[in-house]
Amino acid sequence: MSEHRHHSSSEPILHAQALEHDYGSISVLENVTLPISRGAVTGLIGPNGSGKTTLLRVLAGLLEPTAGTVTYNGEETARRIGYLPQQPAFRPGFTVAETLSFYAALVGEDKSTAMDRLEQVGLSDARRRPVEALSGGMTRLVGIAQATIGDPPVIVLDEPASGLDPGMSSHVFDVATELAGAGTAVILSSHDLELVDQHADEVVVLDDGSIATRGRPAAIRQSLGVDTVRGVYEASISGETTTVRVQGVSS
Ligand SMILES: Nc1ncnc2c1ncn2[C@@H]1O[C@H](COP(=O)(O)OP(=O)(O)OP(=O)(O)O)[C@@H](O)[C@H]1O
Repeated sequence: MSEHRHHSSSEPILHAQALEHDYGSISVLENVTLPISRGAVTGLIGPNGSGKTTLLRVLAGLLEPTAGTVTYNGEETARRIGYLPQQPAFRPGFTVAETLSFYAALVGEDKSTAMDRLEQVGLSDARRRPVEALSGGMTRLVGIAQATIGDPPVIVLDEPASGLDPGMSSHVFDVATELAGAGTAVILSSHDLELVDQHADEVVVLDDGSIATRGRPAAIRQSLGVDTVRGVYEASISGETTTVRVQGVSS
C-alpha cells in the first residue's frame, strides 16, 4: 500500500459528476460522482453487471453519459486518455510490432516507443508474431502496451489482469503502480481483490450502478472494521453474491 505518491496538483485530473447512464430503458449508472487523482492507481471493483465497464467507457470518453459530466483537467497532449477495452482486438494481418508502431505513429512517437512498451509488458519475444496468433492473455498485454503509448496522463484499463497467469497478473499491477509513480492517473477494474488491495491507492466499490464505498484502502478497511479489501467488498455490496443482478429485470 503506497501512501507516498503525491503530485503537485491536488485537483483531480478527471472529475466525473452526477453520472447517469441508461441503455434504453435500463438504468445502469446512478448518480456517480468520482474524482480521479493524478499519480495514483484507482481500483474499481464490484459484482458482475454492476456497471464497471460502462463507467470506465464513460470516463474514457467513449460513451456519452445519459446525464452528468466528465471534466478533464490535465495537460493538452496528443492523447489524453489511453484505454484497454475488456475484449481487446487488433486488426488481423499485422505483427505485434507493426500494430504497436502504427499506434505510436498516430500520436507522433517513433517505433522505439512501441518496442519499449512491449518490453514493459514482457512481450518482446512475441513482436514478430501476427496479432491473430496470440493467446488471450498475450492479446491483453498488447492492449495494455497500446494503452500506454503516447504517455497519456490518464490510463483506463478494463480488467487488465483477466486471463493472465499469476506472475503476469502481478506484473500488470506493478506496471500500473510504476505508471502512477511517474504521475499518471491509472484507473483499472479487477475481480482480483488481493491485487487491488496491494496496489490501489484509491478503491471504488460499485454496487448496482452506484458507488457503495470509496477511499484509500487503509481508511475504508478501518471505517468498515475489516482487515482486507475483500472484507470491504463484502460489507459494501448488497444482495446475494451468487446471483448476478441484472438491471432492468425484476426478480
Ligand atoms: N450495450 C448494452 N445494452 C444494454 N445493456 C447493456 C449494454 N452494455 C451493458 N449493459 C448492461 O449494463 C449492466 C452493466 O454492465 P457492465 O458491463 O458495465 O458491468 P460490469 O460491472 O463491467 O460487469 P463484469 O464484471 O461482468 O464485466 C449489465 O446489466 C449489462 O447487461
